[in-house]
Amino acid sequence: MAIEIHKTFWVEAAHRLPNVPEGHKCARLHGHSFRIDIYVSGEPGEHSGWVMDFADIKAAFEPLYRQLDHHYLNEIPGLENPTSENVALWIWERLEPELPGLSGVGVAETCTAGCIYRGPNR
Ligand SMILES: Nc1nc2c(c(=O)[nH]1)N=C([C@H](O)[C@H](O)COP(=O)(O)OP(=O)(O)OP(=O)(O)O)CN2
Ligand SMILES: [Zn+2]
Repeated sequence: MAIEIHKTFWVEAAHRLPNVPEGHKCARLHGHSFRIDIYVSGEPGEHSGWVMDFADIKAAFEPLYRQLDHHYLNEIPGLENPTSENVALWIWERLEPELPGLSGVGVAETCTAGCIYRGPNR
């Protein structure tokens, strides 16, 4: 019986979208409190009762958090076009080798807009 757990992080960052149509508001420099949700799926341990300690998710995400938080995302290699979708992909590709059971990366720019990436096989 697999259960999916998640841990939420808040990243304060600036970006602009270089490939939007002329006149699009997102071409201008602006910032968000990005909500990042990291999902891990697995069987709860018989003794522990948990899939994974939430602290282990935090530890795995920490190096990426440090690269993103209070940064201008467009300056980060691989994030020259920092849409929510590209931020989710960027996080997945770097986190997946470090976090067994990674099952999703959610990125929300606002309370009403975001995405979730479930990996290349889904
Ligand atoms: N598919 C995507 N669409 C948009 C992205 C994106 O990353 N992926 N990003 C943006 C902008 O960065 C923008 O800051 C957020 O968009 P939007 O939800 O339109 O912004 P508002 O909060 O102003 O939305 P309202 O609901 O109209 O107030 C744009 N699109
Ligand atoms: Zn934006």
